[in-house]
Amino acid sequence: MNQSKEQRILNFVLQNAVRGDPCSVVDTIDKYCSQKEWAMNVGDEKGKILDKTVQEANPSVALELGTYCGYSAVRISRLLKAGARLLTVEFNPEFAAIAKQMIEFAGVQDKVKLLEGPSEEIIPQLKKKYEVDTLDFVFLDHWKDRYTPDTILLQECNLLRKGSVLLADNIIFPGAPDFLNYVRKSPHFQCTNYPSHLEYMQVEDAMEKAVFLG
Ligand SMILES: O=C(NCc1cccc(CNc2ccc3[nH]ncc3c2)c1)c1cc(-c2ccc(F)cc2)cc(O)c1O
Ligand SMILES: [Mg+2]
Repeated sequence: MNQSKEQRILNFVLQNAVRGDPCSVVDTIDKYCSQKEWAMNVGDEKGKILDKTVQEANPSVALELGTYCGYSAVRISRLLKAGARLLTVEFNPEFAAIAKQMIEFAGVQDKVKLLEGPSEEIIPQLKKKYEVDTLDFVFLDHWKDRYTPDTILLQECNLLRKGSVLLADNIIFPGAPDFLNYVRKSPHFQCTNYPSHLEYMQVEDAMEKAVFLG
C-alpha cells in the first residue's frame, strides 16, 4: 500500500533530523516541503510570527486546533517555559498517528498532549477531563469554518481570561472571512493583522491575533 505524503514527511525527518532537537525537526520539515512536496504546515515565515506571539504570551497552558504532522506543536512547545504545556487537537487519525511520532522524535512529548477528536467535542472537556482552568494561548489552524464556532465555544466554556491570546492561520488563503468579521466586530477582542505568505509559496496570506478583553 503506497505511503501517504504525511508518512513521507515523517520518514524524511526520522532519516535527516536530529532526534531530540525540535529546531532540526522544524527545519527538516520545511526543507522537505519547500523542495519536494508542498504540505499545509504553517511554515517558517508565518512560523516566525507564531514564535513571537508565543514568546510574548509566554503561556502556561496553550491549545492548538489542527495538529496535522506536528510541525507547529513542535515549534510552539520548543518555546514553552518549564512546566508549561500544549494541548493539541487533531480529528484525522492518520495525521494524529504521524504527529505523535513527530512529537516524540523531537523530544517534546513531556510538554505536548495530543488529543484525538473534533474540537467541538474536546473543547467542552478541557476543564474537567484535562484539568484546564483558562487558556493563555490558542493557535487556530484547523478547518477554517470552525474558527468562529470554536472561538464562541471557548468563551461559552469559560476557557478564556482577560489577555488570552488567539492566533489564527490562513486569514487570506484559504481564508477565514467569517472569523475575521466576528473578532474584528466583537467588543471582546483586540485584533492585530500580520501580513505574510502561504507556506512555501509566493501567495499572499496573513495571520490574525485576537486578544480577549474579558
Ligand atoms: O485547511 C487547512 N487546514 C485544516 C485542515 C485541512 C484538512 C484536514 C484537516 C484535518 N484536521 C482537523 C480537522 C478538523 C478539526 N477539528 N478539530 C481539530 C481538527 C483537525 C485540517 C489549510 C489549508 C491550506 C491550503 C490548502 C490548499 C491550498 F491550495 C492552499 C492552502 C493551508 C493551510 O495552512 C491550512 O491550515
Ligand atoms: Mg494553516
